[in-house]
Amino acid sequence: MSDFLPDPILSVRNLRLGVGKRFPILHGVSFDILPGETYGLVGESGSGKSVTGLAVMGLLKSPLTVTGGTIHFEGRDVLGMRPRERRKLRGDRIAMVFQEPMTALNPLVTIGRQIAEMYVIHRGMGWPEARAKAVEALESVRVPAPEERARAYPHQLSGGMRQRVMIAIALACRPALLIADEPTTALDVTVQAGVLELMADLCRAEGTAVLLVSHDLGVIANMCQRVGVMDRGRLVEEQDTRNIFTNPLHPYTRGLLAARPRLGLRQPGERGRLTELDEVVADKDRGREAPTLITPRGPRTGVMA
Ligand SMILES: Nc1ncnc2c1ncn2[C@@H]1O[C@H](COP(=O)(O)OP(=O)(O)OP(=O)(O)O)[C@@H](O)[C@H]1O
Repeated sequence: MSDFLPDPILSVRNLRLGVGKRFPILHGVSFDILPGETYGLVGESGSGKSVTGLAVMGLLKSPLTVTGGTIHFEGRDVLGMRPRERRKLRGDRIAMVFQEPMTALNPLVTIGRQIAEMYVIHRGMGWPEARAKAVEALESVRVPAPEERARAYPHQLSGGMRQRVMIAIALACRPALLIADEPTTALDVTVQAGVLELMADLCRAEGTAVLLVSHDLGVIANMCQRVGVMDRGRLVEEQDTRNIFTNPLHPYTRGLLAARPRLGLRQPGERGRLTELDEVVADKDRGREAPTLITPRGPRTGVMA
């Protein structure tokens, strides 16, 4: 990294995942996230965004495993850690918000208790103090009537409120890195912006870095300083977010931008339809053969310097 930049908080190098070596899924992905930075991973469904986040979190599901590469978090080799150490890191220094809060929340436990658990497990607080902190945490994610809501079960809240609860749980221990995997995709469009804005405000206030996984370029544009574009298990381009819209370098990125639904472009009476990605980016241009990352300084093959 340059002398003028702080050390990255997360450094992923040549990460390979697969079902054994014979069925590769990630083909050597490398990127850094700086402290306090929001970094977006964007790409089509199945390109490998979620599994990248899960690998950092140590939550890959069998039969998928890491087959090569390294992940360093705050300078420590995460893949070399013992399971106990890794669990300690999770929820404390690295936290995650998933797409569908109902799958992450326990339906049988009140939300106040689920938040309080974080303070008990990671901060060693007693339950009365942890419960009071849980109400404060609900207040911080702008859940109305937090005392009352703390006694509610997940199914008694709306989707937007549940995602706010997930954000409260994730940020309870003031992690240095939040991994947010399509955090608003399952929500009504009307509440998506509010939840994203809340997440961004809280992370900015605490200096929390964010790895934001999204297929939505609009979300990435609003939230991220830098973006990595993934295609079929490879990071094919990395740029400052503002440049990716004005000067996309990789044909796949140009295809993603061209395939975006845009309002108001169709003339009255014109039949028109949305462009599909495969129509605008040829197979040979998708970097299937060459694992080349394009950056504003030119292409780099294999491990990033
Ligand atoms: N546990 C698993 N075992 C085997 N293959 C898996 C497993 N989890 C994910 N995959 C495969 O890994 C590839 C990447 O999946 P991933 O979920 O990361 O894609 P994505 O870019 O996040 O897309 P989406 O937005 O649809 O989730 C896909 O081909 C998927 O089928």
